[in-house]
Amino acid sequence: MPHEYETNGAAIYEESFRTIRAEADLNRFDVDEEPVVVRMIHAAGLVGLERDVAFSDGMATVARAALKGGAPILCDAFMVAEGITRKRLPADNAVICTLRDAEVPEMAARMGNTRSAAALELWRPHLEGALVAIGNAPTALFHLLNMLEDPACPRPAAIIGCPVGFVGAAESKDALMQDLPCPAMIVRGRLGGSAITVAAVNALASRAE
Ligand SMILES: C/C1=C2N=C(/C=C3N=C(/C(C)=C4\N[C@@](C)([C@@H]5N=C1[C@](C)(CCC(=O)O)[C@H]5CC(=O)O)[C@@](C)(CC(=O)O)[C@@H]4CCC(=O)O)[C@@](C)(CC(=O)O)[C@@H]\3CCC(=O)O)C(C)(C)[C@@H]/2CCC(=O)O
Repeated sequence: MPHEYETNGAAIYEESFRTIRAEADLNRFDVDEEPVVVRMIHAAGLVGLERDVAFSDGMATVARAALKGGAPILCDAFMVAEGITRKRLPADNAVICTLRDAEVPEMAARMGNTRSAAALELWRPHLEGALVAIGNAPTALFHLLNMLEDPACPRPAAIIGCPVGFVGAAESKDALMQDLPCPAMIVRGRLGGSAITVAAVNALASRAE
């Protein structure tokens, strides 16, 4: 007997979002934040994630406005950059990941840091008013915070800080919310990752669902 299953993509999404809204506790999020958290839960398959999501005041509103105004999206990993649905972007926004630029391995060796962190040095010309999406590398988030300690460093409009893992992830996100060099959003602790981060970007780029 062939297996029977839902084959309509729109129906699958609708049922998923209905399930999430029925099961997750989303009351503390405002209208700009709630669809972002729903999509992050959807990407992770994890109701309960909402407990660890923190937005600084107005972050989602600022990030949406930046995207509408044409802000580039700066990504730490290609997994993040590739996941962004181009047709959702409101202003044909540039999506930039410098991780594989030819000079990055040599820069990393010189800096004594990871390639993920070194690649951010190449963001400087694009950083002013950008939406930053860090979904993989804790060292990238730490390095960005160190860059932004210099008042002469251009300021992004907003930062999605969701690096994942066991070494530096929780600490880099706590440091982001403490420094708060611009509006920011995180998932506290070890949780994070490219899929969750992409989901946040895609939700910020779209109308409410
Ligand atoms: C220590 C690193 C961690 N990577 C994690 C998880 C995942 N990384 C994947 C892949 C394919 C990539 N990770 C790199 C970014 C690579 N990962 C690292 C680094 C060694 C250091 C980063 C850091 O600690 O901040 C980093 C290399 C570097 O020098 O910067 C990647 C560039 C490695 C490579 O392929 O060259 C690559 C990124 C590819 C891209 O551009 O998209 C995984 C898919 C794991 C795998 O391949 O098995 C996975 C994806 C997770 C996600 O959702 O994004 C951690 C867990 C973040 C870990 C850091 C913390 C820890 O606890 O270990």
